[in-house]
Amino acid sequence: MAEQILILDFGSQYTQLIARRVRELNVYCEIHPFNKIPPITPDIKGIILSGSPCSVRDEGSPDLDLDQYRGKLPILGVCYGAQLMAQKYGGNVAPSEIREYGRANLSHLDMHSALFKELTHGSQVWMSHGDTIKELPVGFDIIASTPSVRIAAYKVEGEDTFGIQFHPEVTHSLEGKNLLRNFVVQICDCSQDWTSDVFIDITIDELKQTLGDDKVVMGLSGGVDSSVAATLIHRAIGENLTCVFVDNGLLRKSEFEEVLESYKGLGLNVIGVDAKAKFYAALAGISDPEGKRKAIGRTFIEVFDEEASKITGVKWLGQGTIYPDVIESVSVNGPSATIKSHHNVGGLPDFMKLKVVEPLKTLFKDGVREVGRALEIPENIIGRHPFPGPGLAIRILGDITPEKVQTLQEVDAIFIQGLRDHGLYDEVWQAGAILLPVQSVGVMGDERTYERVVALRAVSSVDGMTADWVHLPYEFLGKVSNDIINKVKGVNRVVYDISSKPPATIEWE
Ligand SMILES: Nc1ncnc2c1ncn2[C@@H]1O[C@H](COP(=O)(O)OP(=O)(O)OP(=O)(O)O)[C@@H](O)[C@H]1O
Ligand SMILES: O=c1[nH]c(=O)c2[nH+]cn([C@@H]3O[C@H](COP(=O)(O)O)[C@@H](O)[C@H]3O)c2[nH]1
Ligand SMILES: NC(=O)CC[C@H](N)C(=O)O
Ligand SMILES: [Mg+2]
Repeated sequence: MAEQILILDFGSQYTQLIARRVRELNVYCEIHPFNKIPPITPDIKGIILSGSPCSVRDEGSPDLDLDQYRGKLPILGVCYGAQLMAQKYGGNVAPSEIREYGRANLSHLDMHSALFKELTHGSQVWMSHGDTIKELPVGFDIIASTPSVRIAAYKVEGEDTFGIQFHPEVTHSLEGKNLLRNFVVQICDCSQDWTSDVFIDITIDELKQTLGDDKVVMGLSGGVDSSVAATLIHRAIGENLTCVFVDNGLLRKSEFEEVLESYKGLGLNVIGVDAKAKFYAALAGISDPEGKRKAIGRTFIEVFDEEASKITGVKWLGQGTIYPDVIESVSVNGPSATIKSHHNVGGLPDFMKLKVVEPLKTLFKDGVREVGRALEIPENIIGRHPFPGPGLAIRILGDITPEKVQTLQEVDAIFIQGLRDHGLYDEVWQAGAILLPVQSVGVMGDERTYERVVALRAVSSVDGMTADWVHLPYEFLGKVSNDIINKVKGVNRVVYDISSKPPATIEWE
């Protein structure tokens, strides 16, 4: 087991960020809900208590028995975590006069504290709280203040127990990463040796132990997550892994052939399944976005089940699930609201009696890409834009027909190739075209036209949770628009989507 930091989640919107920052320091960490804490094993080197939307003053607010950890392991309480410890041990937490949200500066800083090593006086931090610690318990000392918050940080005498009112995990806390490094490296004594190579070695060993001589099938999409997951499983069990790549008739132009070709060098055993007709039949006449997603999810499972049953002795289904998917489903306040039901092989029906193996379930997308590069998976797979499982079906607004799919494939191919030709592909996190259920009047060679409108979308993002539209050069947009209207029959107008997420989403359906 790798050394790790345990992050106990009280439901803050920033908890995932704490984990990202710790991982960026090459230290492994895991988030667990405050009410489902795993047993403390020797590899756990310290505990971070997260923030929370709750108030420690409220009846029934999140709480836990800290006596079992205090003095035995270093503890860092962030915001709610700090307030909780202060209140629990005899201090006083009260509503502050004003809700403090935004930047503040640490005016008084105890430079002898290991937590502040190499931080500067006046360091800018990010505050987000409505409660404030008025009084500390006996034996707790103030180690930092701001002009408006007297107890901005404290330490417990004789213990490596700390509380901070601000959020070091947010980039607006300019030296927040140094503070976390001080906690994790100086105070918890973690050795910062958690790298992609270590992850790969540990994961392959674990997969060998878990899977033994069992057979695994897995859905491969050409995307980053499933490609990296398949490569890890393949390194562990070789020929006992069979990958299934489904042509659902909703892929990009020539994608089926190109993806199958690109996997040839990887040594994976990949079966390509042409299920176009099945998917089109399932989608016929459905124009509601959720209805389309459900029909696609169902058909994927049917195709999968059919393929799995052709291979004798399959016990496991491999999946490319990554950490954000896992965290969402175990979050303190229950799974977050369903905005869109993402196509997922996850909720398997009973008739598919397979156990699930998910080697990437502790990584973020950027970590998955790093592991992929360390496994020497070619850059044309690792650097690919994400592409949704339901494919072009959620980019054709309204019902799906093969003819509409073909039109959109042509438009999308011109746009994506254009991005590549102009050196813009890698500048963009994700891009695609959307076929609108609208016709507009145009004029071509003196003739009136009445044809379809397409929208182009290109976004920047870190993890797809939030996104901004990309300011693509006008010359580029002009050229692509011309190419599309000239080359794709049935399209006479191109528009560019300039909405960010939130309030829009990346996909239109
Ligand atoms: N055409 C397909 N054939 C087989 N399995 C698929 C197909 N499309 C999606 N899947 C399965 O659904 C999972 C979820 O798709 P998703 O797009 O989220 O991940 P990905 O394709 O692996 O990575 P990326 O997010 O980079 O596109 C995939 O990991 C894969 O197991
Ligand atoms: O595998 C997937 N199955 C889906 O059903 C699905 N819906 C959206 N996406 C992708 O998720 C990211 C965020 O998309 P939204 O902003 O539209 O929710 C973007 O990267 C989307 O392409 C999906 N991926
Ligand atoms: N960010 C937080 O953890 C906030 C804690 C608590 N809800 C407050 O408002 O003070
Ligand atoms: Mg994908």
